[in-house]
Amino acid sequence: MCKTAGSCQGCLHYVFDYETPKTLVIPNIRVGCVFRFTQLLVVLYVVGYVCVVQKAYQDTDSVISTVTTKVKGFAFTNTSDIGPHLWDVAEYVIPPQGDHSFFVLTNMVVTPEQTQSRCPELPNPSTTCVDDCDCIEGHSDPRGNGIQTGLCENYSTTVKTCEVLSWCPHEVDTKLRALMSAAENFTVLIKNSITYPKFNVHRRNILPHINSSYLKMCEFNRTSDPDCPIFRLKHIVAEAGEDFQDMAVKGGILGILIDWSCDLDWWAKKCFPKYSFRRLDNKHPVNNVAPGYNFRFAKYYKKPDGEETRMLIKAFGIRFNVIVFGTGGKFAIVPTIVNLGAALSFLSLVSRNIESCIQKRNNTGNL
Ligand SMILES: Nc1ncnc2c1ncn2[C@@H]1O[C@H](COP(=O)(O)OP(=O)(O)OP(=O)(O)O)[C@@H](O)[C@H]1O
Repeated sequence: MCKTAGSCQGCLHYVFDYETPKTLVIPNIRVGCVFRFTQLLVVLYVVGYVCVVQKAYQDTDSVISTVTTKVKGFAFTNTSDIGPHLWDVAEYVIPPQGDHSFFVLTNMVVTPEQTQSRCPELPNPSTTCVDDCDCIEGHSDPRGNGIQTGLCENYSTTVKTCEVLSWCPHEVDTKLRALMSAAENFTVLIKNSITYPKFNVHRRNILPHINSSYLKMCEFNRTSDPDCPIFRLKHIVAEAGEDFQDMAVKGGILGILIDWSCDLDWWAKKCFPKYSFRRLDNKHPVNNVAPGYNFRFAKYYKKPDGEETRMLIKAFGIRFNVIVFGTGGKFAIVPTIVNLGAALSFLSLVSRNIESCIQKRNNTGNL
């Protein structure tokens, strides 16, 4: 009975007793210096890192963006396959409609005058044969050129291969050199519009001071003309640390990065895009197997006798990917209060920690 009454009283004290911290004045220069120094560190952290670097007083939003591109320039080639040929944008940009990713043809293997017929396969260990028994009618190898007819035919005077039903003659891509070396002087206009929906802020990379006559003659240069949205391809590749002619042979993927990280507060500087360039299909320095980027397409036409003929093009080139990213930040009261509260609690922690240190030292001294 007594026990229960005692514990009830204990509970009442626990709930209703008022507690207040006791202020302790320690007249000690060393302790005072440590206290002020730690306070200074906390203030520097809050002002320097939290406010200036992290801008923790801001609310943030991610960028939403749209990109269109337009390439211009001409190249002239004179090869045994297609003879003298002038290339303009309608031919070397594939597909012609430029969005955030566009491909510029820099090299090709052309196989003209292909018709649907029967011809011997290109020689390799799986296609060479001695007689018809080595070839299976109806068999097709995805790595080959067509469907076997079951016959073994002369590929050359010394080699026999299985005959296939396919587009003949077959493509031979052995020696490659950058055919369209003039592509390095092509230029690309990048139009990029962005929005920060939370703040209802809209911007574009064609800045307000740019007019049409300036756009007709400008070219991006990091130091002399950083606002111009027209880029020379050679310049892009060079800034990515690559050699254009080298990359043009086998192709590759290049990233055009547009950084729209912006401080949208009125006292901050204006919000401009920052361009940078990097190769995205990283070359392996030692094991450089299957390098670059290529694909095939064909141009179809009919001969006067009505036979369907095509020119097969194995296209090598550089695909440019425009990647837009960034975060916008603007002053907001909620993150400001939250971070200010955290900073103040840090300051109170400093004095508490010093107090408990001193108490521990005193206790050990007493012992
Ligand atoms: N790749 C590029 N290199 C250099 N200038 C370019 C390029 N693309 C566009 N321009 C120029 O930038 C300006 C704006 O291009 P936009 O495509 O909006 O207009 P356009 O009149 O349809 O261009 P155009 O008919 O000359 O292709 C034009 O003066 C255009 O000639």
